[in-house]
Amino acid sequence: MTNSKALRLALSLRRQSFALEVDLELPARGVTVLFGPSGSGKTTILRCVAGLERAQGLVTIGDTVWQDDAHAKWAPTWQRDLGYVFQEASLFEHLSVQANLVYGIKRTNKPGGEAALKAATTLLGIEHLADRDTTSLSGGERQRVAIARALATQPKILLLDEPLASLDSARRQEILPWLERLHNELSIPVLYVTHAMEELTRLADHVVLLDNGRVKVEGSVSQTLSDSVFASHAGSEAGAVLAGSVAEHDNTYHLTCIDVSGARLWVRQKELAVGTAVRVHIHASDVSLALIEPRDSSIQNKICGVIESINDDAHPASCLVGIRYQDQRLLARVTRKALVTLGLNVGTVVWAQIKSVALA
Ligand SMILES: Nc1ncnc2c1ncn2[C@@H]1O[C@H](COP(=O)(O)OP(=O)(O)OP(=O)(O)O)[C@@H](O)[C@H]1O
Repeated sequence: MTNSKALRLALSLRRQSFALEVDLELPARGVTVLFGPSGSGKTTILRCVAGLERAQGLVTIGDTVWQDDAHAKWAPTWQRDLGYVFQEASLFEHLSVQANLVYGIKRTNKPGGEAALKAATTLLGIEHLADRDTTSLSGGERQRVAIARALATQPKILLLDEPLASLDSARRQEILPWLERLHNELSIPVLYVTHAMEELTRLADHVVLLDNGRVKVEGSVSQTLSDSVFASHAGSEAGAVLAGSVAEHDNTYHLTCIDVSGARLWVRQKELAVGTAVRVHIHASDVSLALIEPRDSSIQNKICGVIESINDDAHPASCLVGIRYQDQRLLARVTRKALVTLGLNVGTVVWAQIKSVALA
């Protein structure tokens, strides 16, 4: 097994009206988002990894084997070195934040506990909450404490099951920047279950789309989002995630320029240093296509590329057009009528005009 594919999950499980059948090799680090409709098996996968549920198959992280039915190997949950955070943070209400955090490291009794605790509290930005009573925390703060407590135990994997689902939109916005740090700064894999596209575009390095217990699409976030099967699942939220870096700021117009493989996209000004790596999220519905470079348009962001795919959309009036330029891929939702009128086909060179670009 290569180091970049260190998490192996081959799981087969039958319930009365549900069957899970997955065989995945996932990256050794970074955030893998398990995405898919309700009942598709996301939580079941986490529970199988944690040993809370018994599927048939294999669960290994690097050289550590937690389950291998071919060799009659099964580690119970308490022997699995993992952090698990649920939708509702389960903190000890009678203990302070600090006591909750210390409880986690005492239980594992590993060397380096103090340093791991410090690193986890810094990563989640909760140093100032140490003396607080857990009952006085906001929902977002509780989740940050719960994640820090899990990380302080130095687990081999972090499992997050819809950690933001019980928070309102304002609290979600507050916690997302902290979670974004997980994908750069952790050296362990994170399995993250969510229904929310915003969490996927901001947090995922890798994506697994599940449907009815099976893997429909799997790959890096940019590959997955521009995949036609994923796009049809995402419906009105279909779009693409592109990797770029901050190129310059325009202080006169309060804009920031992002270089995306040579294309320059302007977004509302952000306080980010030139050179910072960022990702941009572009909804397919915000992209229109033209055969020649649009010059007299209020839409400033444009990219020239080649049509790589044309797929059906949920409604027969429109279709999803995949456009490749350099190593990046964009998705445009255009009407069938426009497709025919402009004579667009796979291989046609087009200008994509982008109405709105969001830093993901
Ligand atoms: N303890 C259980 N006993 C029987 N069936 C179960 C049990 N837990 C889950 N299921 C069923 O297994 C299937 C997969 O459930 P699971 O919770 O893994 O889905 P999910 O993708 O996480 O859904 P959601 O997004 O709604 O949380 C569903 O059909 C669910 O009803």
